[in-house]
Amino acid sequence: MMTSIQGFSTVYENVGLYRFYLLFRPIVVLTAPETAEQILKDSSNIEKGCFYDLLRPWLRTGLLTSSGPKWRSRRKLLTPAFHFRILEDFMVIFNEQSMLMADLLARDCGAKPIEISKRVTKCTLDIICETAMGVEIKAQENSNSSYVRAVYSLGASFSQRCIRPWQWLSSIYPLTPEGRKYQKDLATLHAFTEEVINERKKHRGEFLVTEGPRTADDCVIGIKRRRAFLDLLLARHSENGELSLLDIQEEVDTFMFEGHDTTAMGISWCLYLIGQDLDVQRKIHEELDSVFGFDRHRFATSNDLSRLKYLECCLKEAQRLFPSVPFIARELQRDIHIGQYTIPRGTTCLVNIFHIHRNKKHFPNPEMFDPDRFHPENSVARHPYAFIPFSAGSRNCIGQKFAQLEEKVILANLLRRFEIRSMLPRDKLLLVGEMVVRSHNGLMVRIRER
Ligand code: HEM
Repeated sequence: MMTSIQGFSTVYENVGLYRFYLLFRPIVVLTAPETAEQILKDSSNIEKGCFYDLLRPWLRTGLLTSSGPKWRSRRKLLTPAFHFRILEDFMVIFNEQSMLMADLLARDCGAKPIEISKRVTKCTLDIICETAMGVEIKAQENSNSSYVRAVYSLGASFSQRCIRPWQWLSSIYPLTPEGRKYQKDLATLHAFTEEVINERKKHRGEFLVTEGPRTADDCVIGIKRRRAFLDLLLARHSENGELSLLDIQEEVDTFMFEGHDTTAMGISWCLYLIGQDLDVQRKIHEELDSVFGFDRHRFATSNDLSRLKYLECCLKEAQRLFPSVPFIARELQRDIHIGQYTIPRGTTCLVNIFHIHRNKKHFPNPEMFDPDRFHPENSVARHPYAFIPFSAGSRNCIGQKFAQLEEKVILANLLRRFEIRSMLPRDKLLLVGEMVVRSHNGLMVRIRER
């Protein structure tokens, strides 16, 4: 499906949109920054398309899948949880987990090639569990936990289901072997998050009684243990009952879903591309050495990160070529006019981020990995919707800053310590557009300590 959509997007590139039917449902694909802008900037178009219904059993109506007034009030309520001051506290977790990944890589690398995206995914899963729920699941050291297996398996089932319309009927799917497995994984996953929430709530209560800060924020900030997103949500729950425990669970599940595969693939693609271009890699090493000297183990600070300008360009260029989320969908709430076309209310529009990022007008020689495109002086005149890895408009990614910090810390901590060589050339990659863009034949790299 990914290949066909990309193929037609190239054919209709100049028009900026085209229509196809999925069963009897018309889908309009937007293939250019100018046409995507018309949909994304319109704040009345915040309803998600039919594909997101498949996520409802898992995420219920958390921020990603909710709509209308519920989405608006949740977005307002959750936005402060991503404030810079709060994200800053997560730096220590980003550092600890990426240093652990580096130690494990140093142990295993030798002459043997490594599939890098699996390693990175375990690291980002550890990070999201600790930051979202305050739980250490140690996926990097023990990927046999039933929770980790359920997360992987649900992700795979969802991707399969998206491209198999015959599995869409929610009354029939649970009766199929795939559907039964899906239900079992779902039960494991929900039981885990529910237990974590109850435990965390219990301890938070004990803390209030014994140590006594009285406002919700004081409580969260004053505690000795590390606070997680969950603590902020529980504070809302006990302060004024704005969020029920079930509301909290759907948001925690949403962060878990949105917040680890996306960052893992962002980092993995960046490492893959850097491993292909030794000139770029040399420049990154020079920049890292100028910031950290020869210290390979000191934790990266926000100040360090702000000095890693070239690394940031590389990360953006990798997100351009391999955006973690290749498509997003909107179901139109009113007719939209784009040039000579009217797209009627009720139509599902797919914004093809993968193709938009390859627009020749905005990115000449689009297949080339060229981080210099993102130097500020080369970016000023670019169309604001030409580069949209985190989507754009009012329904953009709430976790964007979290993701950018996490990705930069992990890349800085790995590349300070290692040289990396990618084994597969670009034309041998078998791309698949699942929930995120992956390489079906993996991202094999060789790693050597510097
Ligand atoms: C490189 C990493 C990431 C990328 C590329 C990414 C991309 C996106 C995109 C494209 C959307 C829009 C989805 C849509 O309209 O259907 C989105 C939404 C969202 N993302 Fe991210 N994301 C990333 C990381 C994260 C992280 C780390 C979190 C949480 C910790 C997160 C939480 C969310 C949530 C909750 C939404 C729904 C927002 C709403 O509808 O108001 N994302 N993300």
